[in-house]
Amino acid sequence: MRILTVNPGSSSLKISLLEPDDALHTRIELPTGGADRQAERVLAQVARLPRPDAVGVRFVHGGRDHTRPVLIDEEVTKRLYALADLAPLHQPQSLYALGEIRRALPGVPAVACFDTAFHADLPDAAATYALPVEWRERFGLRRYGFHGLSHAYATRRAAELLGAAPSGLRMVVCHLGAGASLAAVDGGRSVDTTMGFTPLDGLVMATRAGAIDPGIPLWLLAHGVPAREIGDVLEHRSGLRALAGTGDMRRLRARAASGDEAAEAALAVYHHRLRAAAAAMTAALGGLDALVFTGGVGEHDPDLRRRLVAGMAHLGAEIDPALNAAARGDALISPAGARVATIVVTAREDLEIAAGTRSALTGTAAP
Ligand SMILES: Nc1ncnc2c1ncn2[C@@H]1O[C@H](COP(=O)(O)OP(=O)(O)O)[C@@H](O)[C@H]1O
Ligand SMILES: CC(=O)OP(=O)(O)O
Ligand SMILES: [Mg+2]
Repeated sequence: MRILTVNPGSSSLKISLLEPDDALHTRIELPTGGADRQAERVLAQVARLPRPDAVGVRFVHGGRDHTRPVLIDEEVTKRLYALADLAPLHQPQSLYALGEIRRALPGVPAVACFDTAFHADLPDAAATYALPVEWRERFGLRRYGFHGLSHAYATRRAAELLGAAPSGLRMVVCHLGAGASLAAVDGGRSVDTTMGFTPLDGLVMATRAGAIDPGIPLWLLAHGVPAREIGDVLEHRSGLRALAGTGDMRRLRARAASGDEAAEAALAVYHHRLRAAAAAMTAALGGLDALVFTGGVGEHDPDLRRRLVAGMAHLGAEIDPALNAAARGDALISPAGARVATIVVTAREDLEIAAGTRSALTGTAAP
């Protein structure tokens, strides 16, 4: 089956057309953020590409109902709308893209593939919030975890590069893009992750603060800051953007290199949290065989990789500076014989979406 994949991220819209053998026919990437007109034009363009047999759309949140890819019918669409406010940077964009694609490609079946699916079997101890059971049941409060399409692909690909089966490996997968999360993956299964009920939790991100004391929004509410403003700040005006004026890691790097102190300080905060979270993931695994970097920042920022690996030296992580600097595409960057293998994997959520789409339509299990 030829599959069109649609991946709306918080800073980009990525579209791929994949041939039946997964060869990439076309790839379109568009920065997002108030550029709906442009998104509309790009999405309309897909009508001029060779007609796909199916469309796969990334939805970050599947809620309680969806833990595997699902053919989108009216019923499913309703449920996806109901989940929109759980991921305001993503879910509305996915629904918008779905609508435009349906208009451009009438009659082509569409499948929703979920970030949350990879984490659906988190152990109870990792998934459970210590909150009243009435709340947990009524509102579905639990750790869902996100970036699962990327974590799943990176897990498989890293094992492949190591010539090992995922079943024998304890990995920490670092998906570092505009949004960022870590997954502790034991034998191919997610056993802990830094994002929670929503994609606001965990690491410092481009425009999100990551984990903060839940007392902060409560205190702000009590002091007259409207809920809407709190939400807007936490989604759009926090993270690296709040600390240094830009959420774009490339720009931040350039500023830090030219001596900008706010940029340096922002990177220090980012790294502090990243290192602590990586250690927490390792603790959940009881040890570490492989550290995997993926996502726009993870793939392209050798200094960030060097700093995190240095922070994990006590666990046996080591980096080969030449391999790290030269890494393009998928690469092993630890020295031969290192106790922990460190690997860079190009994020291919499109391949994961295509596999999920085919499996939903043919009733076979996804890889
Ligand atoms: N060479 C680079 N060095 C550092 N960061 C980079 C580089 N290239 C891209 N990035 C960063 O990757 C991020 C985008 O990652 P991506 O995974 O595409 O995001 P998303 O899918 O969340 O929209 C941006 O912050 C961008 O600055
Ligand atoms: C879940 C999430 O934050 O995704 P992205 O990194 O694509 O914005
Ligand atoms: Mg992304």
